[in-house]
Amino acid sequence: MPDTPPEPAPVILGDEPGSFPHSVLAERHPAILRQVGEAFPYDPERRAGLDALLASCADGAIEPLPDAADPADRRRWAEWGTDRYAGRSWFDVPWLWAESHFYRRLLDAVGYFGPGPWQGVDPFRPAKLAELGSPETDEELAALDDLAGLPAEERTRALLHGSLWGNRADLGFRLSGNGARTEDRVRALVADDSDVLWSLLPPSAPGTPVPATLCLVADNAGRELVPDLLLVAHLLAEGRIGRAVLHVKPHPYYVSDATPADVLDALRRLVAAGGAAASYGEGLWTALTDGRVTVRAHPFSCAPLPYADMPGDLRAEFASATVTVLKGDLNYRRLVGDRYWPPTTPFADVTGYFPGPVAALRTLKSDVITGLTARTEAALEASGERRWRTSGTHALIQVRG
Ligand SMILES: O=P(O)(O)OC[C@H]1O[C@](O)(CO)[C@@H](O)[C@@H]1O
Repeated sequence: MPDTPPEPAPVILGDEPGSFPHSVLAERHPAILRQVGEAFPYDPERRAGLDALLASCADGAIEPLPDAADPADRRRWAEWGTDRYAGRSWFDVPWLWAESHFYRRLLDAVGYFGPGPWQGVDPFRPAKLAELGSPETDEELAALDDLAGLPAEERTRALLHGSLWGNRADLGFRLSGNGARTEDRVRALVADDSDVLWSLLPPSAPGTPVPATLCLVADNAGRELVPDLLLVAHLLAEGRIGRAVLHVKPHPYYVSDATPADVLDALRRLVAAGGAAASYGEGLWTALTDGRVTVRAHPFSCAPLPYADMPGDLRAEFASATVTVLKGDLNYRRLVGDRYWPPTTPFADVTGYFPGPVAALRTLKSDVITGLTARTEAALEASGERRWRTSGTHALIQVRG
């Protein structure tokens, strides 16, 4: 019988050598800094900033934001924890906090917050654009033409799975024809509450008003954001939603997280693609111009904190949605709390604080997991696949209605 422990589970730190969180801080962050250093011809001042952050990652301590930072941002970060964590090692504070702070410091290092010539230059943009322009994206968009002949429900399901697996930069549109790939994916779902999701968003009869509003909290740009946009366009066209609010990050974050500029790049990519992709893109373009779709970039979207700590205005927004769908691993960590939960901890319990119906679409890329049945947990543990929690080969659709 699944049960929620009386005390919250331990918060994940990055202090254990050999653990996944430790490797992210000790290996992935330095690799990201090197990659960013090669992305643009940064001047000596920016290079010195990147080098200093690289040294700090190895054995430095957390610092408050620099004096030159925007005062509102300094205040925000002080409230979010720099006051508490300054002087501590990156490895000894909550992992979620350390990662998030790393991206904020990286943007300082490259002059993103200016003033100066590097102000507003997304250090990850070259990689994002390369992915958007890749032959894989072409293929995935062309595959949309095959969806047109499917019954509406199958199309809806295919687009939901496209958005879900897009979290692995791996769209899943070819649902009907290519049975093997699809079956693998369905088997790889460790939880599937999609029926509950669809019960919250039934299709409306043509010509009738559609009251439902979807909040979609996006994750990555490029090959994840494209299928997210397709899903929104489809739900609007099917009369399952009348409005959508797309939440993205106010600035570059976790390498490929989507910002407002990335939404425009993805939309232009759709419109230019021709075929069914262009029809979806044009539908979305119209919905943006007439206000049925809006884009939000709330500062809390880049906060180093769980959603349980969200501010009142964001809480009110989510409360007014018919359902809020959170994409990806990081949003999942923030939704349920970045903790070592027993895997059978009910999803409804850990999301009970959320101000309305909430859904998570996520491929598994970190140790956090809730809402499994004891049977599923046992099967995963017995599978011999040691990295089922972190390898992105498994996925979930969890919903609290
Ligand atoms: O793009 P996603 O699905 O949010 O995944 C980002 C993920 O990156 C990591 O932080 C590692 O850097 C994951 O553990 C994390 O949650």
